[in-house]
Amino acid sequence: MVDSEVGRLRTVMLHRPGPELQRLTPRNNDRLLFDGVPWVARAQEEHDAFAATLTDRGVEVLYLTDLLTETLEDPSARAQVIADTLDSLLLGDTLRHYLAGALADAEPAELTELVIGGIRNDELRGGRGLVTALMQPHDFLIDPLPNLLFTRDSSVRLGDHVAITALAMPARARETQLTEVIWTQHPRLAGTPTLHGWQAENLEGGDVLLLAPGVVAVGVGQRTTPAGAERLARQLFQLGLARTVLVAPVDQTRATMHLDTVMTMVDVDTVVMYPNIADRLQAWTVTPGDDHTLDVSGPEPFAIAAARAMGIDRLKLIDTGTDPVTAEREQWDDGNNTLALAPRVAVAYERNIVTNGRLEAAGIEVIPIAGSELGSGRGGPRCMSCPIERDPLV
Ligand SMILES: NC(=[NH2+])NCCC[C@H](N)C(=O)O
Repeated sequence: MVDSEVGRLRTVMLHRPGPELQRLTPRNNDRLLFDGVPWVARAQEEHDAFAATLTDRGVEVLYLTDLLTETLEDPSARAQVIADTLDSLLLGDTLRHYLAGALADAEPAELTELVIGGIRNDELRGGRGLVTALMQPHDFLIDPLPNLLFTRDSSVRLGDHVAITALAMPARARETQLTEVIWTQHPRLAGTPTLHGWQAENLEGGDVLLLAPGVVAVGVGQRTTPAGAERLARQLFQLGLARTVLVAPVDQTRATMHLDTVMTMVDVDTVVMYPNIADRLQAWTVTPGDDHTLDVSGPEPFAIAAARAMGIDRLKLIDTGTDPVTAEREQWDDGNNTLALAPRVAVAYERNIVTNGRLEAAGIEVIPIAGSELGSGRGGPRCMSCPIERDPLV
């Protein structure tokens, strides 16, 4: 159960970057949404240190690959994952038929590695035909999933439910087929009621912010579409998981791909927000209308709409500096993308010295982590973690 962004974090799902990162080259990194070619061993060290920071604070860390491998012990889960993975229009029947057999023969751990790490044309041991002859040796038959690292995007816990999201970029679309099978078929997580789903309108977890129990903010921009936000709002109301949804348009740029690139929560009534947008972030307020309709009002300044919906006098914004250049550099390096372990305790990338200094001056305990390599995927502590259990705020 997760009803806020700040209740004491008990259990989290992480993904330790693996062979899929080794696939990045200067030729494919843009398409695969990385801003460079990371040093994989160092990225793993940084990630291990991040995980250790969490376990030292009493947080249980579950790894996505372990959960997936355990799920794939079950034949129906295996069949589903194989069918979803091979449902690409690039493969053709000859190759699809061969790969279906090869994947069916793989042990669960091997299958996990193949569906996450991908398969290149020159790695194939059979199934050769027109398609493989005409594709380049280095072309992927199954794309690797380097952005699985950002587990917040591919599923979001909302109360006792979980939203399986629908990722907008083709390079990430397959991720939620895997989170769906984990949340619905893993022995420990099965039975968690789900909403949304990967076939639905685009919605990414980085855009979903649980401002307070019953109040959910959704960013709409490069990733989450207006229609994705509308479907989520309707479902949250029907299931009694929210009474107000605030929809905030964010600039459609790489730097601000998700709401959590410009704002995260560090206390029950406090956010750290990118100063260059603090004055112009707007929100539409959505509440349930009669007969499954939605009442929509706005737009108005985000902080005002949020305070009203949350039932507080004022949403506190931590001022992270007035120098727009430093603010822009630190926003790019995920300075605003913090992960709260409890009210006023947040994990942040160590490199964002000014932002972290301001957080500390505002009474927030900052737990710094290294992210020189992890950061090349453009995601911080909040993007890299999918909270599974937090202590409730109410
Ligand atoms: N919640 C986030 N801000 N996630 C960051 C995702 C970064 C990833 N490379 C992408 O472009 O999709």
